[in-house]
Amino acid sequence: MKYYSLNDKSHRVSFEEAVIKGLAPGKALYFPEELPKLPSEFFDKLNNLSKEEIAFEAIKPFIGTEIDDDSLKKIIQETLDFDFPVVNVTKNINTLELFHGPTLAFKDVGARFMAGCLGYFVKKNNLGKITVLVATSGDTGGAVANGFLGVDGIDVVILYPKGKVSEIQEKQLTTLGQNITALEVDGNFDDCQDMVKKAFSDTEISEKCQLTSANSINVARWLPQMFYYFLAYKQLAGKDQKLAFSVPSGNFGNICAGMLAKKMGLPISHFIAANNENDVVTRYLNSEYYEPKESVQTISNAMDVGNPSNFVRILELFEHEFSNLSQELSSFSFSDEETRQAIKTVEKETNYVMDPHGAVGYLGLQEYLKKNPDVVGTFLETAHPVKFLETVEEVIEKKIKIPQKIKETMARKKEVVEVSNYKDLKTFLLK
Ligand SMILES: Cc1ncc(COP(=O)(O)O)c(C=O)c1O
Ligand SMILES: N[C@@H](CCOP(=O)(O)O)C(=O)O
Repeated sequence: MKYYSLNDKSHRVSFEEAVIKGLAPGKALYFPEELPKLPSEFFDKLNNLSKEEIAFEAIKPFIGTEIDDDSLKKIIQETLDFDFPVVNVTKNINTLELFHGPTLAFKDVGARFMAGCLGYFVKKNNLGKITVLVATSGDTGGAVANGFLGVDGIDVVILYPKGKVSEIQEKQLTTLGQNITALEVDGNFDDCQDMVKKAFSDTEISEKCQLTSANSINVARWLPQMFYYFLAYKQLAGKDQKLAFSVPSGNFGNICAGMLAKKMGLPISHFIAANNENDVVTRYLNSEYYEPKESVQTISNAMDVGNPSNFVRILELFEHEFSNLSQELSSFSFSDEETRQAIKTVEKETNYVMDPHGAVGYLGLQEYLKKNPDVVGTFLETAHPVKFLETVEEVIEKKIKIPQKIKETMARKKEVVEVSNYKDLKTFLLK
């Protein structure tokens, strides 16, 4: 499979090149040149396939022979060695829990898969030292740090917005040492992401080091995020119902992977992009006018993104046809107050504790189901509530049990390099 640049369709690269480069020239994203259709036999036998077999069938067309089957199976096995349960919350609302991995957020899937692929290419082709640059609004940083820790030939540099991530998220990305360095940026997530993209087109930097990205702009981070939509479908199928997924969205890599799974044949009737007050996509679907805005700080901080990188991939999936896209995607935006109220009510009525991101997903689904009561809805619980301890405990007025691994992370010492602007980042990378 080749990947083309969304800025220039004639610029085409292999999977390996797309992974190693991260971004196409001119800060553009790579996109697969074909959207493979999975055969109907695959869906017929889905119930009898393991999660690793399902993931292998789904990702194989995107990789072709660039990674041999045994190595790809091993990468998948290491990526998916935790559970992805669908849990019933209320009568027609389920949640897909994506927080059973090592850093308690859905990012573990993409981060581990990408670390496996990059590690494979570095070793196979003697690529020399690679520097992985990543911007985070909260969870990507911790997952990438964990996924790449100790991987030979790879250094990781994480940019995060100072004072705008939760305490646990910060400890997860600033305390591991070894090949992981955290840069604390005086700015917001969009500033961090802009600096990362700028570094890619800086020839002084590219002459000195091989850079790639571990944000979902990198195809090896983005594509595996489709795995758990198949795994959820396996658990929900057979009920002969229309299925909708509500995805709490920030940089739009997660929902875009689900929409790709649908294009490959996964029978999902509708997607809901649930936003906090950073509502560029909600506004777009209401007005057909795409207008990024400076991000605002919310209690679902990992979704505080003003200019989501992956939305352009969603537009490409629909060949930029607004009317087709708006039939398959709805979007709603919610305030912190509404989010708090949802966490409180659901806990009171069902004992289920949602994190602020999952709660935005729950609200989006609830809104959609008002006009579509015949649909079975699932919202993605994208992080464990313990990652937002202060907010959640204050809202439910109860203590949450802290897992032992989080206690150990909290006890570690934060180590960061402070960065105020792009010049500081450049100096750091050239050092
Ligand atoms: C807990 C959580 N929920 C939702 C999101 C938004 O996901 P995406 O950026 O793929 O839209 C993030 C960050 O990516 C996150 O960490
Ligand atoms: N919400 C993310 C922002 C970056 O998203 P990514 O999927 O493009 O890495 C975070 O938690 O950092």
